Amino acid sequence: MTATIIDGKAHALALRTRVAAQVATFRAATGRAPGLAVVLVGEDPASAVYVRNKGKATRDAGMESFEHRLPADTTSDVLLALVARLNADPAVDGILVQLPLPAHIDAQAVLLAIDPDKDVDGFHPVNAGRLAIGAEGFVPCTPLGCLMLLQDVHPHLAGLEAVVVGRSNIVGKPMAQLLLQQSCTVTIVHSRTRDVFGHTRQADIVVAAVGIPQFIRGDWIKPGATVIDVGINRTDAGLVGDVDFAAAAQVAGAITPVPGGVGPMTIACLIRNTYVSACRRDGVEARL
Ligand SMILES: NC(=O)C1=CN([C@@H]2O[C@H](COP(=O)(O)OP(=O)(O)OC[C@H]3O[C@@H](n4cnc5c(N)ncnc54)[C@H](OP(=O)(O)O)[C@@H]3O)[C@@H](O)[C@H]2O)C=CC1
Ligand SMILES: Nc1nc(=O)c2c([nH]1)NC[C@@H]1CN(c3ccc(C(=O)N[C@@H](CCC(=O)O)C(=O)O)cc3)C=[N+]21
Repeated sequence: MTATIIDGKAHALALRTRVAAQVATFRAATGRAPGLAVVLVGEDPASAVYVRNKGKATRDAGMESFEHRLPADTTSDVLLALVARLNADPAVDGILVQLPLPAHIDAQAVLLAIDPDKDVDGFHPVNAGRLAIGAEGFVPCTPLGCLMLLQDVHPHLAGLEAVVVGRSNIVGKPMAQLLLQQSCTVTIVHSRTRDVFGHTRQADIVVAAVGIPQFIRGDWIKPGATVIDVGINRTDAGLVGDVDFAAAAQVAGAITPVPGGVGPMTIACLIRNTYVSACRRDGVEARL
């Protein structure tokens, strides 16, 4: 069997185009553009590329991008003061503080300082809690993008066996919450799991968010299963995912590539969340 390749780039472009059309309507109705503030501390080259791409995607959607670049030795107090200013700025609908932050800054304290109703990353504990109880909030962009790709393959997710590999607060845990909300039977495996492939081999859906290049082998996948590869690993061989793509594509029913899979969806979902935030803040209905 050869898997269908899930074209994340095309899905992301379609979502961004839909959002851009709705942003035009929003601007006509309210007389203002939705705004996203992105904060980058330090000069990590990969982070700088992401921030640039986010800014471009924001402007392409007809929204305003406010970019704040701070030196690597910025203190927590200075960063918290900037967050407070962005919380109070009516032109800002979404705030994203690019992670990772330098080690001398308490990242949790910074995430906690962001107004949950501007937290388009969905990283604030209030939004994690809202997701856990099924209340309206912001869902982290990467798992939300993964869910959208999955729903395209499986219009009915209910009852499917899903295994999420990884339990981080920004990918694995919210991914598991979303799949549970869709009535999948969800298993989370992690570095202390005794038999990772014993679990993945049973799964209709495998979401890999491990951070180890090509960790998931072809024979860990059940024939016909759907594989979502969240991994972004820079190696000598270039950008690779957490799945051995060539081998898994021989077994899976559908699989996301890296690059061109989940990554572009993350940015599209950030644009979506920012539009939704602007609608909520102005009391107009979000249409997507
Ligand atoms: N495409 C995108 O938009 C994004 C991609 N990423 C990428 O996704 C990947 C995961 O990111 P993130 O969740 O932040 O990473 P973390 O490092 O925070 O989490 C990795 C998880 O994998 C688990 N793990 C590590 N080793 C093993 C093992 N041998 N067997 C089973 N589980 C293991 C860890 O377990 P434990 O908890 O026990 O340590 C942990 O839960 C990375 O490659 C990252 O670059 C991340 C964000 C966005
Ligand atoms: N506050 C915060 N929010 C984030 O959402 C966040 C973050 N910090 N820190 C870093 C991670 C990582 N992340 C990616 C976004 C897009 C691609 C992406 O577009 N990837 C392209 C390839 C890009 C390339 O070539 O590097 C692709 O997979 O096709 C990847 C990874 C968001 N993150």
